[in-house]
Amino acid sequence: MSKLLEDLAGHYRAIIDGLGEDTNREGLQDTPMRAAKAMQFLTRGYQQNLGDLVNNAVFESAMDEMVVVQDIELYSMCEHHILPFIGKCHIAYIPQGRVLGLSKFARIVDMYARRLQIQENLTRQIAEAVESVTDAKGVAVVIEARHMCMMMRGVEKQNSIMKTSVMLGQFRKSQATRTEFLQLVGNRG
Ligand SMILES: Nc1nc2c(ncn2[C@@H]2O[C@H](COP(=O)(O)OP(=O)(O)OP(=O)(O)O)[C@@H](O)[C@H]2O)c(=O)[nH]1
Ligand SMILES: [Zn+2]
Repeated sequence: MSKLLEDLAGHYRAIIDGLGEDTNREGLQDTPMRAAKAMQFLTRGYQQNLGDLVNNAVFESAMDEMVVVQDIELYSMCEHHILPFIGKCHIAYIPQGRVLGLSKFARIVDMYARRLQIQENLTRQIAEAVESVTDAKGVAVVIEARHMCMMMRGVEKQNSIMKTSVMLGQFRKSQATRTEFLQLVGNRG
């Protein structure tokens, strides 16, 4: 068992104790370690880096039209309350000589989502990562998510969705390109 995990479990034990619960009762005995492992999983993006993740899965291609990968599931944790926000991410890019392996878009989303985040920064980090590994003419990222900190507590709004977008290169310069992308990801049944 790693020192990090032991420490984290100790902190969870203190939290459970602080809630007035009995950490020795049967149902809670293994909870500090379980919770520590779960939290380590939910923030495993800190252990990853872009180079290893892409693993050279960038291929030469003459493709120079918009490529869209949409509805990538996203699970992240808000940095204000350490509560989940959950939604979908849509990514588009316009290659210029190099395309990225399809699975790598989802891996990039996960690497940044599995950290403590705010949605705006997450959106930008994904866009800049795709731009840096593909050297694309343009990159667009949209995230639509529901925040548990707004649903389970605080203002307790169950239906509000936060939408963020970051447009780089051609998507920023050209209204037509932006519109084409937004129509593609917006018009879904
Ligand atoms: N912009 C942005 N805000 C977020 C995100 N996640 C959570 N928040 C907001 O961060 C803010 C923190 O505000 P505070 O007033 O310091 O915290 P609070 O008292 O817990 O706020 P309430 O949620 O209004 O009860 C809240 O308005 C949250 O809704 C995010 O991804 N992006
Ligand atoms: Zn929050």
